Amino acid sequence: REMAGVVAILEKCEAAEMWCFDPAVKRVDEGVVTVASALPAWVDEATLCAPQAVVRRETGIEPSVSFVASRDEFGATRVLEARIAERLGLEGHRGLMQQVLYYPPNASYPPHTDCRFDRAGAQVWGPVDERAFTVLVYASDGGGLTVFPKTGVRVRPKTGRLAFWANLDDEGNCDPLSTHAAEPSAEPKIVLQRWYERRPTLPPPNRHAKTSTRCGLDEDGRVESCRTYCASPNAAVAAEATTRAFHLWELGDYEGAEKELETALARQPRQALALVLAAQAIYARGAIIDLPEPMRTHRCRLVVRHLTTFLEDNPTGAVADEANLMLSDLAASVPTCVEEEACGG
Ligand SMILES: O=C(O)CCC(=O)C(=O)O
Ligand SMILES: [Fe+2]
Repeated sequence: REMAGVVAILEKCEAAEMWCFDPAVKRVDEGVVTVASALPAWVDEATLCAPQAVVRRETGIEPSVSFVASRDEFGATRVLEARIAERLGLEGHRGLMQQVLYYPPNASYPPHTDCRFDRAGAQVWGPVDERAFTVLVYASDGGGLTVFPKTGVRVRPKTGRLAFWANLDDEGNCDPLSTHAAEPSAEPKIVLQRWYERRPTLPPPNRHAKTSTRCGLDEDGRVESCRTYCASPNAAVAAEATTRAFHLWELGDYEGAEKELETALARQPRQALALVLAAQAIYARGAIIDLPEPMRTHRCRLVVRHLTTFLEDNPTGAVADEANLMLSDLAASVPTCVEEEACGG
């Protein structure tokens, strides 16, 4: 049965936490999730990111497409995230960006691992948590299989089918057994992909706002496969504004940073990074207590609103701890701020 793998793993680990995915399992487990009814909006936007004709012409290679979205950008990403958390115990705030992968006919992706520290140079930092787990949810009934050449596992795309696996071994090193590839096929394929870390994480601004295509070479130096990355116009505006906010912040211009973050939040109201930076930009000025009323209460409530929204989506981790500290500090120093918020005022 399709569900067997998931059930077995959840039984092994009642709390259904990340630890359930013991790398010793050395197996890809399959499950089924309902792909959110909101999915079309997400996929529609992804079609903005058409593979670039120039790549095809110059390399003869059909690029696959990765449309990259933050977890708070589309209703579908939130619904899917909740299903995955429920089923697999992978909490949403441990996940990196979500991707819609689209493979036109004949597109493929060569064997690789998803580990970051596989890359040259990254080893000096030792094992990291990044991309500890990979979750795929297929959104098409055809297309190339996801294959694991070192274990012989082959997963056939089927709408709603979910495949997940650990990328790290017991020591937290990249596990070569997790090597996988997307086979070419005459049929197109759509699959939703998300990487998860072992610890809560705050993904950086969406750097795929500018469309780009990357190609990999085979052993003979020939182009083997290409992938075009892109993101939505909203993500582009939000990412640019957040990046500008970072620079202004570094210059000590908190007011300027706050303005940029407002722009980002107007496009992506629940974007974790922008929320916490906006709260800090106001808080960092340290002037809330010294403000005259009603400004003091107004500014304080704005910080509280940003932080509580952030904490709803990101309840644990180092940044959540900081957010909670800020909240209790504000509660102590500006009682009108937090008390009335708590009463819904
Ligand atoms: O499309 C697939 O089946 C796998 C994609 C993949 O491994 C990746 O994008 O890292
Ligand atoms: Fe991969």
